[in-house]
Order: sequence, then structure tokens, then C-alpha cells
Amino acid sequence: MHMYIGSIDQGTTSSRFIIFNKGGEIISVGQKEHKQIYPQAGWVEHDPSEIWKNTQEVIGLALGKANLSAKDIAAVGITNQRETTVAWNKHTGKAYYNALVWQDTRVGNELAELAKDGGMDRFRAKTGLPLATYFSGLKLRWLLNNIEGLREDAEKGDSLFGNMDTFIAWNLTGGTQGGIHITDVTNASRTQLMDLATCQWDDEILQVLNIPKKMLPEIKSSSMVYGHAKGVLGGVPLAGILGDQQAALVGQTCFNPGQGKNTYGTGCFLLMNTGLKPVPSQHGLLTTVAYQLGNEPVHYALEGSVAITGALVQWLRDNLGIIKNSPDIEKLAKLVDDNGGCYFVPAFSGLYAPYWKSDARGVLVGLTRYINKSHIARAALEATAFQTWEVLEAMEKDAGIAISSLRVDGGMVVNQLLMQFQSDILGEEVICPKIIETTALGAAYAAGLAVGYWENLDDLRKNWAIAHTWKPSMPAESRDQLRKQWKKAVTKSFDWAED
Ligand SMILES: Nc1ncnc2c1ncn2[C@@H]1O[C@H](COP(=O)(O)OP(=O)(O)O)[C@@H](O)[C@H]1O
Ligand SMILES: O=P(O)(O)OC[C@H](O)CO
Repeated sequence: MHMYIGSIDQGTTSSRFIIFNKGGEIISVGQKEHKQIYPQAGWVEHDPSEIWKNTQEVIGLALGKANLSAKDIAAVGITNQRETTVAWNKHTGKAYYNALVWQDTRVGNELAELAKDGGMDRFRAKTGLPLATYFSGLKLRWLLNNIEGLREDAEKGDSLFGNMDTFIAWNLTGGTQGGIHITDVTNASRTQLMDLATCQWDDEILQVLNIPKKMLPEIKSSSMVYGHAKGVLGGVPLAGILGDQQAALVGQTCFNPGQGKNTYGTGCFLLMNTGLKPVPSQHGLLTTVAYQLGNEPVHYALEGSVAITGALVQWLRDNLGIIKNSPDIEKLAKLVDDNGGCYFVPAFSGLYAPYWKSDARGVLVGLTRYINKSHIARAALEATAFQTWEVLEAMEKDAGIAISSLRVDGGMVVNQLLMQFQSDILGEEVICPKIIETTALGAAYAAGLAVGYWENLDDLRKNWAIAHTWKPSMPAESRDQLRKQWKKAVTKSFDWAED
């Protein structure tokens, strides 16, 4: 009998269940999108019950397609959109409110108040993160302060907090019937409530934010047997949990310090393994946990997070209707040879790395009567590449090394125009592996290592192979001019949102 590893990938736009074999190849996929809820400008929510329903559906779908059942699955891993925050009642399993998505900016007004004592880097030494709307701690504080009954229940120990990994793990292992309340150290590092050095919840920050410790999950390694699934995966060990960007780092087998990857999805996230010590950033990056495998020491990473990349393609599709499907953007952009002088800075959720400006908002600059929708499509794709260049530059300065090539993955890397432009604007090679579902693969690796399906990291390294390399071909002069104009365009997005 062949055994496989299952991976639940709970992303910003969809939930997937992917089944892998020992070679890291995909055997079967189930996928379903969920609703994006925008109650007002800057607010982004998901319905947690819809996500759990979809998760169960996609598990059944992938198993059914391959004619497999729980007994064929050696272990299951979870990977997830990070920071997205949900609070639910442990007796009923019902959420008190929708999940607040990582891109949600509703806590923007609270940053200045918190920064009065210690500035925007008030919690950075301990957590590796600046004050921003992005992380879970402030989102949870908003829920506790605004949703009736939640704080009282939290103080009684009746309500539970989690990111999507915790919510899925609790439901998968039985929910109200004995579900386990856990998170892994990578997800915990994104709450701004965890001390990076001890990998424990930080009492001082909890006190400042007035968050009851009782509602927080237990922090665990990223790869170990946490418990067993109930339902359609009944009896399968839940053995790996990783935030999705850290999972991609593992899926790309970046186990050596200095190795990194960039994942192009809703946003873009460039992570570089920095080894066993957290490296503080001087250039607007985040210090975060990369992974912990079993009882081995925690590995750390530097991260450049960009909030809006693929989401801008979705916006052109859903809000402007200038394309019908996301892949159509490439055809539209190819109708012109260049951006015609037009630059699109998609600061829809403020600007993340390396700027961390919550009050920035999106701008489209350089418009003339010459500009048409193809130029705008091109500018939208170029924005992804420019933003990546800026975080890569910051990464090189922080890490003190020159990066000679970039490993890439995620939904946008099928876009040839984007990848060639990326290579041109970086002046470096861009390398895509055969399996671009590296996020799900990383969680599968974590789960498979915990149950001995894969023995060691060399087993995983053997699975990594190059599918495509893009080489830079743009003259340096053109590159410099484009970079200069982009930097100027970015400044036009600053200081726009008002309280
Ligand atoms: N051919 C394409 N060109 C550009 N963007 C694309 C293309 N195909 C998908 N996308 C974008 O990629 C994103 C989906 O990638 P995925 O890795 O599944 O994202 P996530 O994990 O964030 O949900 C969407 O934002 C979509 O608009
Ligand atoms: O779901 P993705 O791939 O958009 O990833 C979201 C990130 O984890 C947010 O930090």
C-alpha cells in the first residue's frame, strides 16, 4: 500500500487540500475560494465557519479524486494565511465575530497612541515586529474591546483565540469534543505577543494590550505529532504546522543560512533563513521565526512582507473589470512595450516593508491621454517586481550579503512577463522550482518528518529541482531609470489616510 502526506493550505483567497507522495509530487488537489468581506474601507474579513466548511469539503474532494481514504494518509500538516485573527467559544465552537484578515487596517488609529510610549518600535526588540495594523495582537485587542461578551468569556476561560492554523487544528481534532488548542512557533511569532528569544507569550505585552493569557493557544514546534484528526481524516496524525510563508521556505528547502525565497500570491513575502539567532533589521524588514523541526533549536528568518501584489490583479478584475480572469492580465499587458510612464503603487493596506506606513494609500501616477488599460495592466505587474526589488535591497543590507539569484513560487509565477521583468529589474536570475505549491509542500514536509515518512533534510533537498530560470536582459541604464521613477511614485502614496 502506498502512503501519502496530506496538507491543508488555508490561504487568503482559498483553502486547499493537497496530497503529496515521497518525491514531493502532487497526487491530488481539492480547492475552494471563500468570500472576501469588506464591511467598510480598510476592513477585510473572512467567515471562519465558511472556511472550516470549505476545508472539510476540499479534504473530501482531494481524497475522492484520487480514490484514497484516511488510511492512505500517513500524516497531515496545516499551513495558513498568517496573522488573520479569530476568537470563538470553546463550548459552542462559534466565532464571536468574523476573522479579521491580515490586510485589515481598522486598528490604524490606535498605532499613534501606542507609539507615544517607546515609538513605533516599542515591541520590536522582543518580537521583531514594528507597530503596524498587520499583526494579530492589535486585532485581538480590537475584538476584545468591541465585541460584546468576548472579554468576559475570555476572562472566564470560555473563549479561545487563534490564527487560522489554531482554528483549523482545533476543529480538525474534534472541536467542542476535545479539539486541541495549539499553534506553532512560526504563527506565534506573527502575533506580536511572543518573545522571539524564549518563544513564549510575553506577559508584559499582554498586559499593555490587556489580553487575557487564558485565551491563547499553547506554542509548539512546527513538526511533531500534536494529536489525531477526527472526521473524514479520522485517526490521521496532525504532525506539522507552519505559517504559509515559512512553509514555502521549507518547501523550497532553504535550510541553510543565507538561502531565501519569494512567494508571489495575494501579497509577496521574501524570507531568508538567518540560522539560529534572530537578526534585528535596520532596514524595515521583520525578524521572525523560520521553523522549528521536532525538538531541534528554532531557526529564524528576516522577512520582507508586501501586502498587495496578486491582490492588485484581483482588484483590476473585480473592481475595474478590465480583465475577466487573473491570467488575462499578461495578454493585456503584452499589448504595449512599456508602462508609458505610468506607475501604480498599490498601498491599499498602507505600505508594509520596507516603509511601514499605515497612512499611505494607493496611487496611479504619470497619467496622460496616451495611457490605456494595457499600460495600467503593465504598471500593476511591474509594481509586484518593484516592491520585491525594494525588499531584496533591504535584505541584502540587513544580512550583509549580495543575493545572486532568487528562488520564487506562488500563484503569480506562471506570469512570464512578470518573471522576466522581475529578473530585469533585479539584474539577477530568478529561479522557479518544478513544484510551485511550495507552501502546501512545506507543511507536508513538516508533518512527514515528524512521523518518519521522510527521514532527514537531505531526503527533502533531493526533491527540489529547477523548472525554469529567467535571466536579466535589460540594459543597466533602463533599469536605473525605472527604479528611480518607482521610488518617486512611492513617495506620492505617503501621508494620505486620515484618522
Ligand atoms: N497568470 C497570473 N498573472 C498574474 N497574477 C496571477 C495569475 N494567476 C493568478 N494570479 C494571482 O495570484 C494570486 C493567487 O495566488 P496564490 O498563490 O493562490 O495566492 P494565496 O496563497 O495568497 O491565496 C491571486 O491574487 C491572483 O490574482
Ligand atoms: O495567504 P497568502 O498566501 O496570501 O499569505 C498571507 C500571509 O501569510 C500574510 O502574512
